[in-house]
Amino acid sequence: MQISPPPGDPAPLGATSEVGRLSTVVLHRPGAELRRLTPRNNDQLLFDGVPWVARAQEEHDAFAQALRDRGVEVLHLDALLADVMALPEARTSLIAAAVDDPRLGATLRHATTAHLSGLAPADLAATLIAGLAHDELRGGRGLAYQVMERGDFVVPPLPNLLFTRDSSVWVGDQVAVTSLAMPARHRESTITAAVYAHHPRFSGAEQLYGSELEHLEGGDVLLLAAGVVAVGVGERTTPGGAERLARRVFARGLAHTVLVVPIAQERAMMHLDTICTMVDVDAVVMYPAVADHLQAWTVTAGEQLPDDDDTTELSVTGPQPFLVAAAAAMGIDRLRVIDTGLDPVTAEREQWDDGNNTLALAPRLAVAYERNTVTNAALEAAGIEVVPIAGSELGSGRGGPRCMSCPVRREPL
Ligand SMILES: NC(=[NH2+])NCCC[C@H](N)C(=O)O
Repeated sequence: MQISPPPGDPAPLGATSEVGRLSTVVLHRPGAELRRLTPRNNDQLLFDGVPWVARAQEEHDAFAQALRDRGVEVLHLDALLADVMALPEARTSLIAAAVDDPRLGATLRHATTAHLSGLAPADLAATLIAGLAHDELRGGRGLAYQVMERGDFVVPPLPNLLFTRDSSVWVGDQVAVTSLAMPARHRESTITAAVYAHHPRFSGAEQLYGSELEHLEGGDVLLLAAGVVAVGVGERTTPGGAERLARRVFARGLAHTVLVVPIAQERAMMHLDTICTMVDVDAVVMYPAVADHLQAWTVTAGEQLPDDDDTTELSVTGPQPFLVAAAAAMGIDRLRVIDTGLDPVTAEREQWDDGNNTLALAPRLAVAYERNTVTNAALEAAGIEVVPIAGSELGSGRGGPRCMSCPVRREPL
């Protein structure tokens, strides 16, 4: 076991805010899966370029170290996965997910299953993440295998596993394994599901959602305050996903209000956390071009039928301006807004480079990409201490410090 449970009686897992002191986080250090990116496949694999992998790893190591320096325990997803790949049940389900692809056909599916089943736990974990190229499958057979291009993948790689925010999200003491919208990311949540179900670090954690349900991605989920959850709906999370999550958090007593926030269906704003993240109990950094138009539907619980998560009546009001709805739900006078950039062009550039995508380590202490100098200066001027990290290569997948982290334990405020 690479990652053992902490000794004694540790603080419970979970998070009720975006800004409570961060104590444990799951990251994924990018590896061989990033070396799979080429100019021919990068669009489909959701990267805007072909990263320099060694530099991306250096940047990621510095990110992890910056967190550790501030007392955060960093867990690595590949190590958690390698641990659970020693367990027959977890192996079987992830191998099945890896070959559940109509491109393969029965013969190649069999050969691939046999190959994966023969791998030692750490090798299987590595292969599930990096994928399996045509020429790496010795003993490949079948029509599909013969016709397949040499550069193609029998099992496609998962370069976006780097963005651990999206494949699971904790709401209170329960974890939602999400349902990722883009085909290139679908398999990621089979990995998080196996880790949460089988790893002793998470034993007893109740699962709130599932990869088979309506699309929902963690980057769209913001814990505005204890009991108040904002869910962006757009390119990734669907209104149906927000509805299902709302019913479940109400039924389980994890929240009293869910704000459903429509966002533009475009790459620059794929998740709510690309335009808005929290940096204090009552402050957000936000893209000014949308700050005033963003609307929210306020969803609260109506009658709940006993023993069923999915039948709670929902009461829906709105829409009204997001900032107004958020302050009302949070029980504060006003949500303070710090702008990305100063002028519209700088704002657009810094939004694109994840200037909005900060990771709070505590109230008024946030990790941000160093390149977004204007936004970071605005944060400092507003009393937010910025922990700057390099992200020239990491950012080529369009994700910042928040996207690259899944908080599993934050202290309550
Ligand atoms: N929470 C986030 N904003 N995640 C960013 C994910 C970026 C990734 N390349 C994708 O397109 O899915």
